[in-house]
Amino acid sequence: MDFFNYTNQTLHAEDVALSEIANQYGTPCYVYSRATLERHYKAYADAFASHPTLICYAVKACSNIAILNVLARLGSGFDIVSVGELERVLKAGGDPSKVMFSGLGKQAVEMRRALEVGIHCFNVESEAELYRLDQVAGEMGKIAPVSLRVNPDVDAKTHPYISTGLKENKFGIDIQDAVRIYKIAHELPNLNVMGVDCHIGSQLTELKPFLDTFDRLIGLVDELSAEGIKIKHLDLGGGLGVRYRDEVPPEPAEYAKLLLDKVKGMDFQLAFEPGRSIAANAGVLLTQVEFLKCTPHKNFAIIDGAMNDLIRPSLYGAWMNIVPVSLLPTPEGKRSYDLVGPICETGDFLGKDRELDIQAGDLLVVRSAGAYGFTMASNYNSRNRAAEVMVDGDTTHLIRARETIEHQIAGEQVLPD
Ligand SMILES: Cc1ncc(COP(=O)(O)O)c(C=O)c1O
Ligand SMILES: N[C@@H](CCCC[NH3+])C(=O)O
Repeated sequence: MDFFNYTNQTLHAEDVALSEIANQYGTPCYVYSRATLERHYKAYADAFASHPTLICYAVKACSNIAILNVLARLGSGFDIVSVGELERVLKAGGDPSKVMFSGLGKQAVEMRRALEVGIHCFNVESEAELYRLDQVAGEMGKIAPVSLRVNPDVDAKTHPYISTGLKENKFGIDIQDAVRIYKIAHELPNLNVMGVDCHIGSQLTELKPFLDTFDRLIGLVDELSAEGIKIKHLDLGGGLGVRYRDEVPPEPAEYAKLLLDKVKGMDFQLAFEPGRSIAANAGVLLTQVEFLKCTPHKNFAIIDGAMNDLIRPSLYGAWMNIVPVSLLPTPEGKRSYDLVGPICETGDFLGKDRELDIQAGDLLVVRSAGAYGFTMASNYNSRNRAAEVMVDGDTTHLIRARETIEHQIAGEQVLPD
């Protein structure tokens, strides 16, 4: 079931026409569907209901506090990679005892705050980080719960920029070296070894790499057990892909079916850190055509959304589906367009060679933009970041006001005379 549908030739988010949202809040604008977010979270929670499982939504995918709050109300935990994301989770009413702290460069100040609020676990990515965490915890008179993020050397078969589980990647601890480092963690006085963690990459469209990873990690869990180190949870990270074009990624239920078969009789908790599979298809970027520029070589639709709003096409060459809000024919007729933003970069495009029947002033929607959309937005060319709107049935909520130039320059200062 999709909550973005055409009714009366006009694309709606749940029960609200996107044209109404553009009128009320302007463009470019991110629009999220609450029902979709909830459905995606529940797909995980229901699929793994028969085994103790902690679903920690990866905040980096879409970190607006309204999004986090919707998920927190369903009981979601959160995977964070910075103290900024932690503060967002707390502000959104998230439960710190369900927070996993990932990331390979945690600062002492970030560790301190996470210990202060009592997070579930630190996913530690190097030996040096273990020593820092032990020291910070010791200074605070606390015991830090830790997992090691293990790099299992499994090919996630995804874009090289978002593949993270190969031994040449910067992430995690080489599985060959893991037992040695676990023993150190076990000996350090201010650490409590809780689990094994991994995250092999993003936008995976097959289950096999996850299952291979699980098998390797179970081998490690057994080795650790022989050393007297008992694991309480096994965190398989995020990474389940979504459909942008014609991919057929597995559903959480298929993932669960295969994994739950494997964990039968095992007494540790499972954990996951899904980002994209919860947020991507719950959001769209709404943008308006400023001008059409048709030349003998190429037709351009110059739109008010740009690479600073949504960088995935420019950064990864990602293909994102772009559709008109209105299906009514225009005097221009159907043509092939490159959809380009106003930024001074040739790489500033959201789509290329798209057959569309559009005219200046029309609204377009970039589908599947809820994950790694707004969170990767910037102020390049001093553009204000877009507004964010959440639709809930027939109601809209402005969950982040469009930035203003005052927001942008707050904190800047000219030199004194
Ligand atoms: C450590 C970690 N966990 C979870 C995620 C979320 O991944 P995804 O959005 O592919 O589910 C990421 C991003 O790839 C990550 O780096
Ligand atoms: N930002 C990436 C995914 C990286 C995931 C972060 N670990 C994307 O848009 O596809």
